[in-house]
Amino acid sequence: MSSQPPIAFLGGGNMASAIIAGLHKVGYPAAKLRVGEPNATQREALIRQFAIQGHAHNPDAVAEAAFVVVAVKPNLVAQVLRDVAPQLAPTAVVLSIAAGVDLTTMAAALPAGQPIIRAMPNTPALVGQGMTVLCPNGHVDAEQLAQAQRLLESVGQVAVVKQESLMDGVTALSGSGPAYLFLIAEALSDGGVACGLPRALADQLAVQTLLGSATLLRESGEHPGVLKNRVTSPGGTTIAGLGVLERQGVRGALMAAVEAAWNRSKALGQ
Ligand SMILES: NC(=O)C1=CN([C@@H]2O[C@H](COP(=O)(O)OP(=O)(O)OC[C@H]3O[C@@H](n4cnc5c(N)ncnc54)[C@H](OP(=O)(O)O)[C@@H]3O)[C@@H](O)[C@H]2O)C=CC1
Ligand SMILES: O=C(O)[C@@H]1CCC=N1
Repeated sequence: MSSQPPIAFLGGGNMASAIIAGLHKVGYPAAKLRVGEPNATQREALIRQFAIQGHAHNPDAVAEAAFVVVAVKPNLVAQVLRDVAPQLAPTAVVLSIAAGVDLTTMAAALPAGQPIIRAMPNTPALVGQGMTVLCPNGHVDAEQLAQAQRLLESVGQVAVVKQESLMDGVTALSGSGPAYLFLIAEALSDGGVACGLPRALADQLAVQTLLGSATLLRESGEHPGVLKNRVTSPGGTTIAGLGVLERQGVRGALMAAVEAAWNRSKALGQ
């Protein structure tokens, strides 16, 4: 990364820890990372693991930050922003990862003209395979947006959207998506165990099959249906399994899961 702006994380839970770990892995200087986290156990764990600075009070964490990553639960965002507002530099970019909390709500808690980005990352950032979508407000300049992109590209892929209403769908698909896929991995492994495979082997087969299939899908650029057809021999094993998945409505269930998460994201913003 060409420039390494100081970043303050407000909230050091699951998602913030995944991004901090991802940044740590790519050599982001610890001296440029701070966290505001009232939970002493969580704060001390981050300080110990990544040698970053930790603060019990959020205002102490943001003083010199160029980026302030807001990673608390959605219902706490407005209060946390009001608490840190007096300490924020006018050019500091507030980048919130909270599901459902919109740019207007955040702007109301901050000084007029503050650059704000609503972002939605996901936990594979921990291993450099995250997917983050950014939606900036009108006060984020081109260089600040490019800097935010570079920052999050160091832990995965980044897309930018201008239409904020898309962020609820993003949250439902890529934000929550890892949980759907972990559930599928767990279920595939259970299926293998039901067929008599030892658990460790079943786990290995499930993970590598998901990873290999995702890699093939991305690298081939082919439609998933085409790749599915290549696995499916006439009268063979795969069509027997696919028939069950279709009869049980797995395709519809996955679509309904994304729609339920979409509705929940919209509700969290109200
Ligand atoms: N987990 C995920 O995969 C993703 C989460 N997000 C978003 O990230 C945000 C955090 O989620 P997640 O990491 O899962 O949640 P966590 O509960 O793991 O993390 C939130 C952390 O914030 C701490 N906290 C509570 N109050 C404050 C405060 N006033 N100031 C600073 N920190 C505080 C919590 O401490 P304590 O536990 O003591 O309350 C906790 O450690 C949410 O808004 C969520 O929508 C977005 C994308 C993906
Ligand atoms: O479950 C949630 O609300 C958060 C947002 C996306 C992933 N986790």
